Amino acid sequence: MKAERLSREQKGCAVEPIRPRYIIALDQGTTSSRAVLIDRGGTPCAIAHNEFPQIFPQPGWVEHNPIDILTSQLDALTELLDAHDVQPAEVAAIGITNQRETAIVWNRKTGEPVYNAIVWQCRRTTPLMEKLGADPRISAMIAEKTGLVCDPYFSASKIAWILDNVEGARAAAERGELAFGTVDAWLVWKLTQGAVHATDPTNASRTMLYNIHTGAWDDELLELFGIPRSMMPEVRPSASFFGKTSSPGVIEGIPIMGVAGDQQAALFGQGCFNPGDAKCTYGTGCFLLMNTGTHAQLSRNSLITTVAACGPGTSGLRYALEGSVFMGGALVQWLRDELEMIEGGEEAERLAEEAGGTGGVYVVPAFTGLGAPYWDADARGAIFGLTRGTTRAHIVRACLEALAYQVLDLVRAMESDAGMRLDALSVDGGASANAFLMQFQADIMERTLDRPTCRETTALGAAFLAGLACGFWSDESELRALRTSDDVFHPSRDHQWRRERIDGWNEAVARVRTN
Ligand SMILES: Nc1ncnc2c1ncn2[C@@H]1O[C@H](COP(=O)(O)OP(=O)(O)O)[C@@H](O)[C@H]1O
Ligand SMILES: O=P(O)(O)OC[C@H](O)CO
Repeated sequence: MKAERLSREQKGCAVEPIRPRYIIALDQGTTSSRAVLIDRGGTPCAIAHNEFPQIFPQPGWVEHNPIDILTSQLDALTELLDAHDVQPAEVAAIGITNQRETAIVWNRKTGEPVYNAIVWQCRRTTPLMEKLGADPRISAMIAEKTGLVCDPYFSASKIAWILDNVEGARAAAERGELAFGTVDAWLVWKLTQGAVHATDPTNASRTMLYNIHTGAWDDELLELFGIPRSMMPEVRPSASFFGKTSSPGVIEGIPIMGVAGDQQAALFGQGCFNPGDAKCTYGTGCFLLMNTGTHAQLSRNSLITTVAACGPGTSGLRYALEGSVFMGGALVQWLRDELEMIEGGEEAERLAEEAGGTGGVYVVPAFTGLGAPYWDADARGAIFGLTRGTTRAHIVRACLEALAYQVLDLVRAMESDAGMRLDALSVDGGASANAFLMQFQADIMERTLDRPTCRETTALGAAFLAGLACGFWSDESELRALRTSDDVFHPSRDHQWRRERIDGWNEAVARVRTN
């Protein structure tokens, strides 16, 4: 027995270096920060997560405190390592993935943010973006260079707002004292103690300041928004070395080898490596992305062209078409927290099944305007078709159906742009757990949905990028083999069933639109 307790060294054996067993993914989302431990089999062995406060200073405004973002993320990392007794030598690398577009401006010397993070959902810069959008020359130039539409969703107008509204910010920026970053760059900066100011092309492509064809910050766009070039981070490939952790109180010396915006990370984590592969994430919002390979396909249907993540050593950029729905799972949270109609998603699923239908009710969740393909920032939400017989269950079901109708609109726009039919759609995100929603989605779209066993696809994508960059995994075919399906939802309704429901939805959307 005693001998068993001797170390290999004591027994006279050569000491073998500990072989790294894990990649850690830091998944900094809109409502929570997660740290996920992922093994060679692509299995998330352990997860720690922390929610952090949402700040709503005025109707339509959304902010986060950048220090809350940081501490919730670092605490999750520490909790993960402590709870599972992971040694630094067992971790090959860290991959970071993040809520995108959210803009943070900080002082380079002190590392202090000059203002709260202005979150992607925030609509405060609607007037500026409407003004730019009304000029056809400017909106065409923006679309051509960035693949984006004139909307307050993207970072540029948020940075401009900070420079124009925080006392002394513009002068400090012009003196080169301020740095801008999306959340990935903020975390990299903090994790490396201010040694590295860098982002990746997937995040850069969400700022409206990055030319997605040349792969560089664009002077004409920087000038249009009045943003000094000195504020901008260096852009490094998504699967490459970003720096080593050296932040006090955090595991030291781990290389950060992967960075990608959360939706592009999920596309990668779903194994959508080839043109035509598509996924939809049902989180706070819903995000549909289709890989278009080396082709930066511009949309005729108001979708976005975005940079997709790719493995190390890929020459040139890879692209995706994207459509986003602002109110996805957030609609279920609204039912729970504001209307107090349900306890949570599971009850929503049960009620929707029990209701058997919506009794003619449609919910259009344009709480912060309508995203793709409508881009109507002024539209507001509505419930139609109420009668004396309408029940709580009808309204709950209509909310879940609204998620599916919004994704249907995106799929149609995407298929029209791509000139092809999506045979199957990979799904993930919190609300993909809802079997009613998934089946209704398959029925209304008449497409098969494939839900993977590992639903932490965002974290998995960041881990895959970091793992490929450091040689933990060898190539994409090895990663593809790690994916297994948990459930497949096949369409089971006829044309008439779909037509009636889609007509009702189209009519309801038409009634809230202002553009
Ligand atoms: N069973 C369910 N049915 C419907 N919605 C759900 C269910 N479970 C979770 N959700 C929704 O999923 C969202 C959380 O998903 P998640 O992928 O963690 O989001 P995010 O990364 O945007 O924070 C919440 O908005 C929640 O309301
Ligand atoms: O934090 P999520 O998962 O809701 O994703 C937010 C998106 O990146 C916004 O574009």
